[in-house]
Formats: sequence, C-alpha cells, structure tokens
Amino acid sequence: MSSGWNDGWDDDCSVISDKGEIGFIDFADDKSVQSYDINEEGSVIISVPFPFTQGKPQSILVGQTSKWPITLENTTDEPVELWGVRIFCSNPADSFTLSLMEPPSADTITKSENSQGFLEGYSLEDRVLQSQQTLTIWLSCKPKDMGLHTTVVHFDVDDNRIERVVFLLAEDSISRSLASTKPYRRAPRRRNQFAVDEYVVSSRPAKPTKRGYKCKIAEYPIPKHIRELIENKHVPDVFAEGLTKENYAAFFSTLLTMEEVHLEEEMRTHNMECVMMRRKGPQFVALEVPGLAERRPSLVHGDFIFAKIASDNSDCPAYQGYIYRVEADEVLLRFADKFHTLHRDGNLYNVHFTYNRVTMRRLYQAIEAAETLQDNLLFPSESTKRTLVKTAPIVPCSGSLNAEQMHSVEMILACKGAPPYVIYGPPGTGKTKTLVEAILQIYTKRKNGRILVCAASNSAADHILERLISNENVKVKESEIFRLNATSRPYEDVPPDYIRFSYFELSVFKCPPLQALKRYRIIISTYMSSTLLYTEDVKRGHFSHIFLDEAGQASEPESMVPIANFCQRETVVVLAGDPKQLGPVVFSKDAESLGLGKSYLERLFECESYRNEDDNFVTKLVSNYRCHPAILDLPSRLFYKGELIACKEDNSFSITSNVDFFPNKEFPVLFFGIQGCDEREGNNPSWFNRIEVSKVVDIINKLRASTDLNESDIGVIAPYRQQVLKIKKVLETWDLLDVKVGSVEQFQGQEREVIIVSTVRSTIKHNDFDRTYCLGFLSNPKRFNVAITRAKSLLVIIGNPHIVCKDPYWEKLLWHCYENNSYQGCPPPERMDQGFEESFSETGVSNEVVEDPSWDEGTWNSYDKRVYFADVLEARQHCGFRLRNRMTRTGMKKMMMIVMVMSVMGHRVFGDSVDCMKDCNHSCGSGFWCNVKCEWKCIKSATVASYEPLKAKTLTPGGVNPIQFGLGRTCTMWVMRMSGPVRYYF
Ligand SMILES: Nc1ncnc2c1ncn2[C@@H]1O[C@H](COP(=O)(O)OP(=O)(O)OP(=O)(O)O)[C@@H](O)[C@H]1O
Repeated sequence: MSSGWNDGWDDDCSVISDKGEIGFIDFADDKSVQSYDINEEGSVIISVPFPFTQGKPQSILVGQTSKWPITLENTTDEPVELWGVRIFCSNPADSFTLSLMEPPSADTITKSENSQGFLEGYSLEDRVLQSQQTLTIWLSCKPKDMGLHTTVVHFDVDDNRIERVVFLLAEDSISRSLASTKPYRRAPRRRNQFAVDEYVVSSRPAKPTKRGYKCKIAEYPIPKHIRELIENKHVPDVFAEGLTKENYAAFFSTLLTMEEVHLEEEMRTHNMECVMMRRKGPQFVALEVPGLAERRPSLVHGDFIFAKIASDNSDCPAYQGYIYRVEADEVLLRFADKFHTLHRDGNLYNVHFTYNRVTMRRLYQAIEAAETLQDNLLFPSESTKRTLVKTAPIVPCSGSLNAEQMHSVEMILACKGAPPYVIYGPPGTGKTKTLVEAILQIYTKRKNGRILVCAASNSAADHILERLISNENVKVKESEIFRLNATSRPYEDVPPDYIRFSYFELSVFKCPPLQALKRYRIIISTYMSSTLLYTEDVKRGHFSHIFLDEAGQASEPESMVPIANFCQRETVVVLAGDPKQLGPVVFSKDAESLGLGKSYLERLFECESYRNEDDNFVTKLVSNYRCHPAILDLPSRLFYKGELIACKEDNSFSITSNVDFFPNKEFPVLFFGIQGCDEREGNNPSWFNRIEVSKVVDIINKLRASTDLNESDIGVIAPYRQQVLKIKKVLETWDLLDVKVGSVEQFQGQEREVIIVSTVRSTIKHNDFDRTYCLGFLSNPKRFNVAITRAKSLLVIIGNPHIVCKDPYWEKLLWHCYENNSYQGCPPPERMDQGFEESFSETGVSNEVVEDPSWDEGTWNSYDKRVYFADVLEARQHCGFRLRNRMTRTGMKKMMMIVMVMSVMGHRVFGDSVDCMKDCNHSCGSGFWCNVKCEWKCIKSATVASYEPLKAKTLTPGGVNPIQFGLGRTCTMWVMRMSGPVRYYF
C-alpha cells in the first residue's frame, strides 16, 4: 500500500499549494504525504509520477517540458468507474498539465482543470476502466522559473479518491553545476575518546616573531573552584553583587571562564573517530574538518590537535600535530617525523581537538590591566567632569559634515583624557565618516598625535584604512600609517592594495619591532590584534587618541584590550557604534546574559550623562546619507522609532528604470520569492541553496548589462559560508571578481550601491539550530538590521518567503515590498491579519449575499467556481455567503465538496476538499449559509453555520465530514476564513 513517498528526502522540503500556502513536509516521517497505490478495494494500481531520486525531487530544466506517464491498472475482474482525473492544485498555478497522449514536447493537450474534471478527449463511455485494462495518462511540467514545483493530482475511482503529490525542482545550468556530488553525512563525533596524558610532541610553526615577545601574556589558568562551580551550573557569587569598581576583574574573568568552559565543551564535540588523513607534500598531512567553514571547530594557524591510530592497541601513542595552514575545509598538519614515516593515506585515526586559549588569555590580561584604569574611564558618573582645551575652528577634510558631525570632531579635538567620547547612531549616519574626519584632523593638526584605530573585524579595519588613504584633501604618508594584521589572517584575505601597509614574512603577517611601530602615527587593527602592540611593549600613553569603531560589536573585555593596555591619564578615547547593530558574539548563553553580551559602549549608557545625551559626552547622529528613503523606512520604524532622517540623494531610478525585472521602479527594495532547497554536502555542515546562487548571479548579470554599475558597486550578503563560497565560485566563472560576497559581519560598517541578500533557508525546522549556533538571518534582529541597511540605492532580497515570514522582522520586510508592488517570484504566504480574529465569529454570519452578476445556471454547471469565489472574496469582509437555488440544478452525479480557505487578503487561497455525504432533508431551494471557522486537516475544526433547515455543523479534523444535499449529491462549498494557529500539510 505504500507509495514510496515516505522514504525520505534527506533534508526537509517546504512546499506550497497553488494558492500559496505552505506545508512543511518532513519526508522522513510525515504520514501526511502518503498516498496509496491502490484504491480501497485493492483494485486499481496507480503509478507514482516523477518519483524521488535518491530521496530528492527530480531536477528539471527551466523552459523545458518534462513528462511522466501515470498508469491506472484495473487488476480486478470487474470494471471500475473512473469518475475523474484532475489536477487539484499546482504551484506555481498552471505549471502542470495532464493529457491522454504523450505530449510532443512543449505543448499541452489539456488544461490543468477542465469543467468536468475529466480529461478532455476521455469520453463518458471511457469512464469505465475494464477488467485488467491499463490506462496511461501523461503528467507534464514546463517550469517558467526556478524553484520547487508541486502538484496534487486526484483520481476519483469508484467511491474513492486517490491522490498523487508531485515535487519537481526546476533549475538552470548554473544551479545544476553546483549540485552536490557528495551527499551530506554528518561526520561521526565522539567525546573524550582517548586520554592525551602522554603524547609524542611535534614542533610548532615558526613564531610570529623570532625576537620573542617583550611582554608575555600570563597563562591565566582557570581556578579549580570556579571551574567546578561553572561545570556544576552554580552561579558564582560575584554576579550577585553586580559589576562594581571593586569586583571588575573578578566579574569579567568569571564571565570569561564561563565562556571558556563552554568553548572547551563545544570543542570536544568536534572530536572525530576513524577518519583518514592525506599526505600533502613531504612535510604535511591534510585532515578534512567538517564545519571548519562555520568555525565549528574554530581552528587557526598554530593550534594543535592529537591523533592516534584507531585501534585497540594501547601501545599506539597519541601524536601532537600542529596546524600550519587552515584551508576552506581542511587543515595542514605537521606531526613528529615518526608519524610521517609511519603514515599511510588509508590509515584510520581518532582525532582530538584542543581549545586554543590564546584569545582568552589576552582578554584575562586586558581586564586585569583595566582594574588600574581611572574610574572615569570604567565608571564615569554624572559628577565626572570633562576637561576641554580650546581649539581653532576646523575646516573638514572629507567633504561636508552636518552640525552634529562637526560638533563631534570639535569635541574630539578639544577633549583631554577620560571620560570616553561616544558617537552613536543608526546605520549610515556617518559615524565612521566622523571618526575618519577626526583622525585626519589630528593627523594634520597635532604633529605629536599618535592614533590607534580599532575595529571589530578585519574587513571593517580595512575599510577604515581605505577611507584614510583615499582622502583627497589629506594625503597620509605611507610611512606613517600601518595596518596591523594577526598572524593567523590568511595573506590572500588582504586586498592587494593594502598589503603594502602591513608587515609580513613569507606571506605570514607579523608585528614589526617596537622601534618601527613607534614611527607610525596611525595604526589600525582589530580589537584583539592590538594585543600584539602590548606584547611588543608599546606602553600606556604612547597613543594620544584611541578610536574604537563598531564598538557595539565588541564585548567589554575586547574593548579593554586597547583601552586598558594603552590608555593613560591624557589619552582621548572615542567610541563609535550602534547598540542596535551586531553585538558581541558570545557562545555561552549564561555568560551572555550575565554581562558578556553587553558592549562597553552599551554599558556607558547606564551613566546618566550618556543616557541624557549630554553633548560633552556623546553625540547622536540621525541623518542617514547612505540609503534611499525606501530602504531606510522600515529599519527606521522597526529599530529607531522612526527618527532617522533620509538625506540620500535619490539616484536609484537610474538603476531600476533600466532593468526590466523591477515591478515598481520607484521602489528600490525588491523581494524575489524563490522556493529553492537548502542543502549540505560531504561532511560540511554549512548550508547552501544553489537555486538562490543562480538567481543572485542572474540579477548581477542583468544589472551589469542594463546599467553602468561597476562590479565593486555590488555586494552580496549570505548567512552561511558555503553559500558565500558557492556564489564566489560562480562569479569567478563570469569573471566578476570585484563583487564583494560575504557574511553580515563582513559587511558591518560597509556599503554598496546595490546589495543582494540571499537568505538561503528553505526549511523551517533548522531555525532552532541556527539560533543555537548564532547562524543565519532568522531570529536575529541585529543581523537583519545590518543586512538591510548596507544598500545605498537598491536592495534585492532573494529568499523563500514562506520561511522568512516566520521571523517578525523579515515578515515585515516581505509585506513592505508586497504592499509596494515590489514582490516577485513564487506566490507569497498567506498573510495573517491582526484584525481578522476579531472580525470572525462563529455566529457572526454575514447576511450579505455574495452574488456574482455573471453567475447563471450554465456557470454553475460548469463547476468551476473556485475562481469565482476567490475573486469575490478579495473583498475580504465576508465571513459567510449564500448559495441560492443551486442544488436542484445540478445534473451531475457526483461533486466534491470543496472547502476553500481564503486568506485575509483574499489573494492567496489554501484549497482543500472534503467529501460530504449525509442524509439531510434540506431542499436546497432556499440556499444555505456557510460560515466556516475551520482548522480542518490543515485546520483543527470547521463549523458550517447553515441557513435553515440545515443545522450548524462542525467539521472535524482530518476525516470525511458528511453533509448531503437534496439529490444525494455532494456540493461545492466555499469557506472563506480560517482562524487560529495553523500547521499546514498537503
Ligand atoms: N555629512 C555627510 N554628507 C554626505 N555624506 C555623508 C555625510 N556623512 C556620512 N555620509 C556618507 O554616508 C555613508 C555612510 O557613512 P558611514 O559609513 O560613516 O556611516 P556609519 O554610521 O558608520 O554606518 P554603519 O553604522 O553602517 O557603520 C557614507 O557613504 C558617507 O560618505
């Protein structure tokens, strides 16, 4: 009796009906997709069209007709009646057709539903399927666009209905070229699979500096009692007191320990059993590490692992192996010579990862050093006074500045020492521009000024370097500006134009010696890499100014790395950031909620002078110069109480007017709905969606062909590393190397004329996974905010609307586009209207008669009212309607009662059907009302409130809900609204 539908598509698949509602089908275990090969008597075998291949829907090409024969075999000795074969619904509508003859290629013989519900050309006489007779029907699909195509075919045989549900994935050649060749298999992982008390040591890669560090960072071992407390889930006492001057170091070091214990635990989950390594050159072996792309585990150059032959022989020693290089999905390791001599590529090893404490030790050191800072840096209060020195009026060197920006620059020049000066404001309000202006002013006006600029990520730091060196009015000397890179940063990661501002040997970045460092007037680094200056013995007070950009993104201990190590009484500290954009990345949820998730910038606002926006302490910027007003409107309302002032000159029309795919050329935010599939390959747990990759490239090519946009004007944001890599790979084949593709984190602080966002997800159930690992876009308002505020003139979102709408922010964006006629692609999901629940009541049947002026008897007999009601109900006020004098008119032997659930907006309809059979004396002469509050099958219950004499009737979930009218026929009934939370299935 099985159709084979439940034997599993590896990844779940979300599907929508022709009317746009979604079903999330877990092919592995959901019985709702099961259909039956034979009817109830076991007499007719109906084959399954387009069966899955390797657990996945078949792939078909856009623009080509794909066809499949469906056979109906009467295996009994009796004839059976075949009442009808019809396409019940398709998505996209009309994408599937049925025919009795094999379609030649593209042409169809029959429309998806004809008036009688029978195949055209299949005459009344033919309705009997004789004993042992087999009838072949062709189902074909000609997709116009990429994405999932679905259809439900109904076969009415005798008194039974048999259903076939079909899924096809329409693709083009680009997405096909990205199809995974290795099916995803989660790598086997074990914890603590071998003890590493003893091991054969290896030699570590060359240290970043042969000179050795002048100032070493201590070990900061985790105190045993703290570890025990944390491992036993006790909350250490220090948190009961809250953060104070006295417990500053203890408070933060306990938070860091919580994070560290969590990361150690997390690292153990990545241990691997029975894996192979590949010899790579005479010196190295390569180990493939699933999850490396997503930093799970996070491994960098200089880390080490342990490997032991996977055998029970306890004499086999464990070997220590140092990581010499980290590549996309593998690490190059060097073990002791003996290991390499004995190694064979077929050997199986157990691998044990170790947690690298270097970053944590730097943070422990910073917070320890912070305890000796002045109070007005760590805990400024209302009574804290600001010392200002007189300065001459400034002439901006980077174009025009608005009044608030000018004020900030003047304040920075006038400040002497603590407390920190803060520039904060929403995206694109010129925080970085103001910092850059202030840096250039200090550079030109203060010959003794020494500036340290820190940013939260390498790309943000590169961006500041770019702005500083490209200023037209101030030429910063190359010998006076330095970009300090971490040793672990891959050389190729640095844009070639900036390499000359760095120091490296054999393509490995290094920190120059102290004497060289002292010659630079501007040093730019990430927060963490600024430790390198400390280890080179740069002293407190060396820098006159410390600028921290994107300060909302750094945890307080991270901000303390530059502040605590280099601040002295007169050092001016300036922070710029926005607490509504990306915050610190913290893996331990406890540590995050207890304080590690709060940035130093955010904590400063607990002090009244900052909170009250005292202009001696803080400047708030609200004029946005980056984004077109249509791009800005939603984030302004969602995150900034509508305060943002759009100042960007509107030049987006020059882009949209020349490109044909914009439905509303005045509105440069386009949501392109596409039902792709999110998948993984090999052992790599990172996600990609090749259908979206192809769409991204298609849009870039169209933009390039029709506008004068340069490659570098376009940015693509995707939430998963694999998607980023796949997009880059295809762009390479098109020679589009200057299109920046990266994560939201890599775009924070940046902007492009055009931003294309690929949301990737097409399966809802992975949302929790994303939340746990801080991945993806959904459930992360800050990431959403950053992603949609990078575009200057045009924002294009490519995603599955049925998935993104599960997040309230993305949902708002989706409908924002929809309402502005800027939605394209697959039908969007049903829109739940808040007013709906109130407007609907079980007894509140409207007395309004819904009449279609064009409805005459002939129309009724044509039995095609679906469109009729769908149209009528777009008026959307009706909770009930009347069918008058219809039943006696039908001469049809059998009709299906169809319950249509109309969405609130009336545009999208979820269709379902129910056979209705029950004695009822209703003459139908006066018609009836139906008012259905339903959660039937997809919905829990449905109430038919009938016009007398038919009594109100509750339709129960899932089963047949019989109601029979006059002639012993079932009839068509239309139900308009649904209520309550709904899970949808086909
Ligand atoms: N006063 C101004 N006049 C004209 N353009 C400006 C002005 N201030 C900023 N801009 C422009 O606005 C854009 C955004 O500026 P900037 O990147 O400094 O903003 P931000 O606040 O740092 O953004 P984010 O929060 O995203 O990091 C840049 O193109 C910048 O040149």
